[in-house]
Amino acid sequence: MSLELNQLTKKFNENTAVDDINLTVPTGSMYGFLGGNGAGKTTTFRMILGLLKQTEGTITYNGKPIDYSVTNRIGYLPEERGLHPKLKVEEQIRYLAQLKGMSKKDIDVKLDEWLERFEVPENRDKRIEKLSKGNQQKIQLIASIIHEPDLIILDEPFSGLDPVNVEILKRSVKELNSNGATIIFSTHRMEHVEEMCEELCILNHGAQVVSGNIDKIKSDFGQKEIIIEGDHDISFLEEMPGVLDMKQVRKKTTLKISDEQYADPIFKEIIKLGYFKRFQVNEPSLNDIFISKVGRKYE
Ligand SMILES: Nc1ncnc2c1ncn2[C@@H]1O[C@H](COP(=O)(O)OP(=O)(O)OP(=O)(O)O)[C@@H](O)[C@H]1O
Repeated sequence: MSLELNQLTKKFNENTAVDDINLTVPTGSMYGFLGGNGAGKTTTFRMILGLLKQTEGTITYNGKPIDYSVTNRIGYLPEERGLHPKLKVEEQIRYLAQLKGMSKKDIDVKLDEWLERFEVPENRDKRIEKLSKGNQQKIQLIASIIHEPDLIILDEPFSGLDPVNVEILKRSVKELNSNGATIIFSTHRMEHVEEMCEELCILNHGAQVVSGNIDKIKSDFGQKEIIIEGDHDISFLEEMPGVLDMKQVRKKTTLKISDEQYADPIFKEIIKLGYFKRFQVNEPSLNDIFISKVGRKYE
């Protein structure tokens, strides 16, 4: 059970916005699309949603082409926010929820629940244009998910929000996921993906840099980081096999090694010197992986 993109490509004249993407979004997962401006995230989402026709490739959901007539199974938060400024919050959500086939009774219950959860019940009778940008975003998110879809696609759900509201939205998105929805969201920020997702795809100029299960990507990558804390002089470690980089700040040393097998000989060397407070092997960061694949820092 999954959403699969195979050889998905979109060209706008000579500009290849999405370049041969191949990935699997497992049903029930939280999947992050990471990439800078113009990386191809929105274009990919629009193709998944049937709003744009791909130039090449296929998209299947649980083995079949997506049936867009069953729109109530999909929820979408578009990047360009599309609320009607003159409508009141309640009217706007009701209108969109009805389009998704919800009954009046269901809307009554869910509307109260979501306005409470997003801490905006006092905005119910306000016109959309009177709300702050962050609160408009919450209203649009409610409108995208109030019908409890199986597949939820959120284009930059956390952008433009203050840290408190980012946390409120993250909590709700995690809850929707733990209640069974498959969630795909895009972001520029690595830490959102590291914190929220089991799976990710990093896009760079339309091409997929890496995709799949984050823990597996990190363990397959090979490189590890070692943190050592103690009073002894260990600057000789820089010359040890497998050491790619070494940084020392006061009593803390951070080593980058090309493979975990190099950790053991390093450990054996330093314990000859005596007591150390810390010897810790960490997985690489997504940023380390990005640098190694693209040749520059992720920004
Ligand atoms: N309708 C369109 N016509 C022509 N070019 C387009 C169109 N939509 C997107 N593009 C181009 O496709 C590329 C990918 O854009 P896209 O909006 O998918 O990126 P994105 O990753 O969502 O970026 P952002 O984070 O800035 O929203 C860009 O070069 C963009 O200019």
